Amino acid sequence: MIKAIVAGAAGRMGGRIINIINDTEGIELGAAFEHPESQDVGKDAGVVAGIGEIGVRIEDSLEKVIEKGDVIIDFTFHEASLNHVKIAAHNKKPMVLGTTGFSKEELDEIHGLAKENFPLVQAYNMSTGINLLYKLVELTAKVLGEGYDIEIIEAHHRMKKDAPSGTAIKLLDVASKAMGWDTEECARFCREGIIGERPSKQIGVQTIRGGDIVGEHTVLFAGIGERIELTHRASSRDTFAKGAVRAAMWIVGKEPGIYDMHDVLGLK
Ligand SMILES: NC(=O)C1=CN([C@@H]2O[C@H](COP(=O)(O)OP(=O)(O)OC[C@H]3O[C@@H](n4cnc5c(N)ncnc54)[C@H](OP(=O)(O)O)[C@@H]3O)[C@@H](O)[C@H]2O)C=CC1
Ligand SMILES: O=C(O)C1=N[C@H](C(=O)O)C[C@H](O)C1
Repeated sequence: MIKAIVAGAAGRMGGRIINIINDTEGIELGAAFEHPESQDVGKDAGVVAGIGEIGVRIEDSLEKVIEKGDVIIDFTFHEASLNHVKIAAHNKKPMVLGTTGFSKEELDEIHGLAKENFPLVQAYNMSTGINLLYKLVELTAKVLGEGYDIEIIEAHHRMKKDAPSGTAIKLLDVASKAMGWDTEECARFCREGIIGERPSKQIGVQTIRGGDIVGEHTVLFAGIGERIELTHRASSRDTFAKGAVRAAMWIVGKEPGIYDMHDVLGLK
């Protein structure tokens, strides 16, 4: 039986992950934690997640619970996750990291630590559908080529802290690489004023925030006389939580290094 440690246990994703662990054979909740100021510290993790008492108390740090699990699942905040990665590296503990909003420096540090010390599944989107979308975007960009303008549109709930979404950044990476373009040079994150004609070697990334939108991503290929729109809509966080739990069961026992959902889903 694999025991999971859930970071951010009282968060939107933390709660759904605890629900999915509870419904999945072969994995159980070993521990759960929040930050020390959280009003949920000391409460039963199952009660907070809406499944009733499970006898696992929400603790106030990863250090306190690191020995209680075989794998850490972290969907929190970039600064917190970086700290959790350092603890995982020190303890050689496998980790599934879903947090978004990292700076380039933070990402470099995370990847450096994982390469040497522990196996890490890192993915900005753990749904099966989005990981298929990456493949479809790569194929579409390669087939259509430069005559089609590429725009990425992402929409999320009003509580989301980072923009653009991690998934939009990954879609930009996939599309730019498929076109053979430098990702940073071709990215255009917002437009305003007299912007002039659109250059063809450009990928626009547009952000929408509102209400309770779970997560929507469209990659638009606009040509002359036709356009193709590839859209993924998540209507439940369980699609991400199921991916995270699957990744947690997969990563235990792997060699140190960086893995993604294509590894987990066997899409490589
Ligand atoms: N990869 C994927 O498939 C997905 C990724 N995400 C990403 O996951 C992250 C979390 O999203 P979401 O669940 O909606 O956000 P929430 O804010 O609902 O949850 C994050 C939780 O982590 C807690 N937290 C903050 N700091 C710490 C810390 N130091 N130690 C322990 N817990 C901490 C927060 O507490 P408090 O609220 O008190 O600050 C909160 O309860 C985001 O970066 C989001 O983009 C989301 C969905 C899918
Ligand atoms: O914050 C969210 O909610 C989500 N974040 C991820 C991202 O930034 O790509 C994935 C998903 O769309 C939900």
